[in-house]
Amino acid sequence: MEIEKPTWGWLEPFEKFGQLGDKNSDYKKVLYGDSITKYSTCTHAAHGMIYALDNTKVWDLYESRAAILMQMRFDGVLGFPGGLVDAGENPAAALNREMIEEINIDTSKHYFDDKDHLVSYLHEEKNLVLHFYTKKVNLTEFRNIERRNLEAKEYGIETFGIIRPPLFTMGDNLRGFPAFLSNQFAGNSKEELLLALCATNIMTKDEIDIAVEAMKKHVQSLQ
Ligand SMILES: O=c1[nH]cnc2c1ncn2[C@@H]1O[C@H](COP(=O)(O)OP(=O)(O)O)[C@@H](O)[C@H]1O
Repeated sequence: MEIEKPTWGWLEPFEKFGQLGDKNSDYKKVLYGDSITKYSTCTHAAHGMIYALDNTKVWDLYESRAAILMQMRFDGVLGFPGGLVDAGENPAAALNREMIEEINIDTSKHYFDDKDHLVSYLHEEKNLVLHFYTKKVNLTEFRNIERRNLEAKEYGIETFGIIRPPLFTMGDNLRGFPAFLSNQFAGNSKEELLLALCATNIMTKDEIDIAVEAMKKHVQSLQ
């Protein structure tokens, strides 16, 4: 049976790369240099993770470790701020432009450059290259970045709110980080989050693997 298309809020004509259902294996890590030269005919996008280390003790139970900035996107899935790179534009410059539009970042204080690049991925079928950056700020700066977000040009249009992923895991081995990971994520932003948590030493590989297993078990139990 053909699904009836809604007449209001139906954005299909504007969609290009955002469809869900990508598998991890669809994304191949590529070197940044290669991604610019070899894949110059692909569409490029750049996204960034702003984070602050935080050793505050929560409820006298655990150390917070970090505050991480992600967003609820307009399409109802989670991701990092960022977006498509314009023709001839440097990916980091595109990321700064999108950071201003989406979360109203003050680039005179915080901006991404080539040194902040962590990883790039190629989605061959979609002809899409995704560049990912991380930026460390202190906790006061992080809170200021969060406060400014409501005044962003794209707030309520592309960005439906910024969020902090919970990093702890509760007694049922699900609520907290594993439950967060069982949400829908844009592109390969879930993999980017896990890679960045490990690269910044916020979580160990073992801790991440345990949370991912718990998430997978939960997702399977829903099917
Ligand atoms: O946080 C992310 N990390 C990795 N890939 C992402 C993320 N957010 C979106 N994407 C992918 O990049 C594509 C373009 O990104 P986005 O939708 O942010 O660009 P736009 O705002 O310029 O349209 C998306 O369709 C999706 O495939």
